[in-house]
Amino acid sequence: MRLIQNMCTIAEYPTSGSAAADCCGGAAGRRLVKIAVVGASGVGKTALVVRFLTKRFIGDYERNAGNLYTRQVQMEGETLALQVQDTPGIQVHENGLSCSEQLNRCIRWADAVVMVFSITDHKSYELIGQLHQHVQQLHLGARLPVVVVANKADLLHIKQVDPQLGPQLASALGCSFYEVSVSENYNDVYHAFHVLCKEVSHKQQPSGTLEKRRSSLIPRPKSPNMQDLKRRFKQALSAKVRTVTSV
Ligand SMILES: Nc1nc2c(ncn2[C@@H]2O[C@H](COP(=O)(O)OP(=O)(O)OP(=O)(O)O)[C@@H](O)[C@H]2O)c(=O)[nH]1
Repeated sequence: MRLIQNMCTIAEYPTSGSAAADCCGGAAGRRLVKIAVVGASGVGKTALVVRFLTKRFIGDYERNAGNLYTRQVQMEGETLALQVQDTPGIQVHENGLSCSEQLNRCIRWADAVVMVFSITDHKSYELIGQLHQHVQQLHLGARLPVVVVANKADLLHIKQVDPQLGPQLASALGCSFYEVSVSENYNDVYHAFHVLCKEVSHKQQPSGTLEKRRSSLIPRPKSPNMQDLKRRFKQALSAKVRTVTSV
């Protein structure tokens, strides 16, 4: 996947995907991949999205109200319109998740979700299981591609989450897992988005396209050679004539 620079626009919550795609200049008509980034407050969601889109780590942000970033990306020879929705941090209460209607709208809108926790915040890790269940419920059981990201890997000295817990949880949920340090490493961040984008892109391929590709690989039976057919017909005919005259 290759990010196409200078095509970024930021908008408030979208009402329609295509309208947002239009505003990134020439993206209309392209396939659209919509990714929502969710997780507890302060885990680094905004930092992660900004790092992915700009390769830069910016230390401090206003508390997030939910921005949508649109960008064109090159994926397997095709230019896709990628939309990444940053979301407000989820508050964890005693009796479970408390998701605002704004957040639920983002989750319903998305083709795929990045679930972020911080290795320095055990509660943010505990949230992931519930959040995953909530996301699948909002998508009425249709399996939505999800990647689990453990952030702040540079803060090992204050970690609260054992390193093996993240991969175990992700595998139990059937998701890919990435441990990243948004502040120190761009490549892992890029790979997490890349894997997700690819999964969505493959899921979106109309079955007809795959069928078409497959059928173009299967050799077609050759059409019968007319000259050959005529020759054989003549041979058969003359043999019959010979048999008749000899009787
Ligand atoms: N050390 C370190 N700090 C990070 C990292 N990623 C983010 N931070 C810091 O964590 C804090 C929270 O980052 P945000 O990106 O605002 O987190 P958020 O999840 O968007 O927070 P909300 O908007 O409240 O939901 C900021 O001070 C970031 O600089 C990281 O990988 N390492």
